[in-house]
This record gives sequence, structure tokens and C-alpha cells, in this order.
Amino acid sequence: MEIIAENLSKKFQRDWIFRNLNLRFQSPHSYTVVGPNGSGKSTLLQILAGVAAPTNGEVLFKQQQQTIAVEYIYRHLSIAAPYLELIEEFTLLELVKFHCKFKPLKNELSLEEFMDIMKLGRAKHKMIKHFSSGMKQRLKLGLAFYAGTEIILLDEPTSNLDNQGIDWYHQEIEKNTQDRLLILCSNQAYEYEFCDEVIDITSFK
Ligand SMILES: Nc1ncnc2c1ncn2[C@@H]1O[C@H](COP(=O)(O)OP(=O)(O)OP(=O)(O)O)[C@@H](O)[C@H]1O
Repeated sequence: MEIIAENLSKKFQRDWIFRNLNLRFQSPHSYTVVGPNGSGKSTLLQILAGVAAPTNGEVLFKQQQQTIAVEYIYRHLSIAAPYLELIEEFTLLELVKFHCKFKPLKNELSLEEFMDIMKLGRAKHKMIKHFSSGMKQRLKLGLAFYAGTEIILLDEPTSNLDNQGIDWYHQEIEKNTQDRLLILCSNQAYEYEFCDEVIDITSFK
């Protein structure tokens, strides 16, 4: 799987967030986009996910030389980000079942096994709105790691995680990303030091 950004530029009102960005992201590699607050990392990630449009340029998605149309790319990727909402009125079990209708769990994991991996087994019948922020973050990451998609996009992956949660994140990265395309947005070196390539978005101003 490959994501190719060609001459990508994004402007909000009169402000150019980035300009003429040319990048190639290939599996099975891992990439991190770094830059200070407000530099455009999340904006770029949303464009790479096909959920936001660039002002100029384009994003191409390729699988074994075949181009995948942007409207179908959601089938091939998982994304976990602070601005993506979970369905708060569902219990954990309801939410996982619902999610699996669209993106089945990889390796034929059972729902019970999956909830235990996220260390949320005891919260099976708890409503998501009663989850702590760290529990919600483990759930978002778990859904991204264990969907059988070729691409994983993570924005600020350890936000709200305690030290144990951060250790868990590193273990799950090790287990789940070796044969996939991983793109992270981060400002924290410990979140991305394992990545193959670090891209500084400020070089595209
Ligand atoms: N929908 C929008 N309308 C107008 N401006 C926006 C919009 N979304 C983002 N911006 C602006 O674009 C810039 C880049 O925002 P973005 O969230 O991509 O940065 P970031 O690097 O991810 O920041 P952070 O590290 O704080 O998460 C900011 O100045 C932000 O205010």
C-alpha cells in the first residue's frame, strides 16, 4: 500500500498551512509528522485519510500499482485521533460489535479477547460516556490496531495515557504495525522514536 502526496497545499481563509508538499508513504514503513502546535499536522493527516480536501494538489492511494479511489480508501485505513468521537451512548460491547460490522477484527480475534487486550474486559457493559479519558484512548488505539486494515493513522497517540498505557502502546505498536503502513502525528519523541522516517511539516511553509 502506498500514499502519494503530490504538490499538496492547504489554505484556511488567507493562511497557507503548508505548501507544495511532495511525499511518498509506503508499507511496511512508519512515518511521523512533527511540528509545533498549529503547524498543520492534523490537517495533513485528515487529507491523507481522505476526509479533508487539499486546496491544491492531490493524494493518490495505490495498492500493487492499482489506484484506489478516495471514496473507498476508508476501507483500507484505521484512524485514531483526539478529535474523532466515540459513540458515547453505546456500551463497550455494543460499540465494538458495531465497529466490527464495518471493520472486522484481524486474526479472527473474539470480542472478549479484543476487550482483554485493551485491558477493558471489566468495562464490557459500561457506557462509553462513563469511560475515563485514558480508557477512551486505549479503545481508540485498540480499534485502529486490531482492524484488519493496511494503513494505520494515529494523531497524538498517547494523549491521556498513563505510564502503563504508554508501555501498552509501545507493545501494541510492536505487535501490530510491522507489516502495515503507519503514519503518526506527534510532538513527543517517545511516541515515535521507532519510526523509519520523521517529516518536519514546517519545511513545507
Ligand atoms: N477548519 C478550520 N478552519 C480554519 N482554520 C483551521 C481549521 N482547522 C485547522 N485550522 C488551522 O490550521 C492550523 C493547523 O491546525 P492543525 O490542527 O492541523 O495543527 P497541528 O499541527 O495538528 O496542531 P496541534 O499540535 O496543536 O494538534 C491552525 O492554525 C488551525 O487553527
